[in-house]
Amino acid sequence: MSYVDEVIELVVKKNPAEPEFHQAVKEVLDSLRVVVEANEEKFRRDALLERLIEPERQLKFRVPWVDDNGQANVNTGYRVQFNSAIGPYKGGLRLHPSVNLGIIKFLGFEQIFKNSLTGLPIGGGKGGSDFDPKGKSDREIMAFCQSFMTELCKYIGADTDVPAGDIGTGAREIGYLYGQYKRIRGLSEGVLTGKGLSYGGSLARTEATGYGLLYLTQEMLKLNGIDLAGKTVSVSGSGNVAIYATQKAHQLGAKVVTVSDSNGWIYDPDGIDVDALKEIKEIKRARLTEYKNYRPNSEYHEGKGVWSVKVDIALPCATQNELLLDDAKVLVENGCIAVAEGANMPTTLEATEYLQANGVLFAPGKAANAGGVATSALEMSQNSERLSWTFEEVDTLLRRIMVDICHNMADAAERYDVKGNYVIGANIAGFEKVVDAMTAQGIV
Ligand SMILES: NC(=O)C1=CN([C@@H]2O[C@H](COP(=O)(O)OP(=O)(O)OC[C@H]3O[C@@H](n4cnc5c(N)ncnc54)[C@H](O)[C@@H]3O)[C@@H](O)[C@H]2O)C=CC1
Ligand SMILES: O=C(O)CCC(=O)C(=O)O
Repeated sequence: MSYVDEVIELVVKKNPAEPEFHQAVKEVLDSLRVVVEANEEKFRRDALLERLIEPERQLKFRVPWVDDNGQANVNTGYRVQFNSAIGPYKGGLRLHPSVNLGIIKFLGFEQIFKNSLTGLPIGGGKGGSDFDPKGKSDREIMAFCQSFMTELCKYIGADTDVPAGDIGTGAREIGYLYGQYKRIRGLSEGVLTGKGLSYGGSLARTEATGYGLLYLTQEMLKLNGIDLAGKTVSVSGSGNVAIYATQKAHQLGAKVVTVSDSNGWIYDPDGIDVDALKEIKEIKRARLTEYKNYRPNSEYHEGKGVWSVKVDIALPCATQNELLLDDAKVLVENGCIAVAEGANMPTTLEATEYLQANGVLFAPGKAANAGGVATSALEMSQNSERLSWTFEEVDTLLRRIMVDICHNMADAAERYDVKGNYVIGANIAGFEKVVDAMTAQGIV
């Protein structure tokens, strides 16, 4: 059996009941076969892949909090500090009822290679809780965040582990988490990113993941002689990534005609109204059913369906495994030319393979959505030098980073004779730097 297959088998055996983690490891290791085979003896002796798939540390803790009725509740908190070869652990905190250890591990594993691809000195980590922020009052959110940070603050710091937002964790949650960290540890430092602008946040971090997704998509199309302007786009999700992806797509001359949430989806033939979307989602924290009040010409549909709309480009920006094989078939049938992942692992392995086999340009999340974490690293730099950069300075750097990522993944694919396969290219480009750093630092 090959070394890669042995390690894939080991992951399943050692981590039963963690299907998302198995999926992420399989996708990465499968695509690294050619690199691993070329270095098999050394990698085996150093147990390189075994060390790569084993988190350096994983924390699981109780998060008790009291709701507005005086009832005590208990959630589970997680932080997986996966790999610090390149720099301090870096990655978001997900608050969603579906969160479990396997999901946090898949996200943390992906984060290692994504962070490597940014070219910035950040290692991989991820955390979160099965707490559901939906329908909670501000006071309940604060109570949860303070309790979560009371435990987490023992293990993080500006030079060790720097969490940020993810699904369910936005500016409000980061504020409460930061306040509690400072209260307990007495440190005003860049221990979290995605902070408010009044206390050390970076301009353009809010927009960064969505904007970065479009910068990379535009460059990928350009490499293939295609112009983004004039294209029709479907976006899934309606949170942070989806909103700013839609905004940037419009600024670059494309037209986004769909968004969705966990209950349903919108089709707006005139193009999604970003101001309306922001008001519904960021201010009112309401459901997408409200959108029709702003845009009478739009349609609201219950359930899933964004991938059934005929578009040139699809941008999944909601959650993992939301674009399945059947969706891929419909996209291909409708003439879709590109898919770029704003979310983490939104496309299943079979769907990815089908899209690629049918000539659809495919940018994997670890490259396409790396603009968020890259800008977080820029926030860390600003915090360290106690300065704030302008929006234009940060946005210019973000754009350059995304263009570089695009070229690096394309070049790596070409070097290994799989031109145009950006999944393999991104994994190899991310992996090479991690291997180099791990090897230089000995067996640790
Ligand atoms: N916020 C960031 O900077 C980054 C986020 N990501 C990824 O992007 C994706 C979206 O994250 P955000 O926009 O930050 O979160 P968010 O909480 O702002 O929005 C999440 C969106 O996805 C939808 N959603 C969540 N779970 C769902 C489910 N089970 N079924 C259908 N829809 C669901 C929600 O309705 C919402 O529209 C996630 O995969 C996240 O890991 C990736 C890189 C950075
Ligand atoms: O900005 C960060 O550190 C978090 C970004 C993140 O969680 C992600 O890239 O999935």
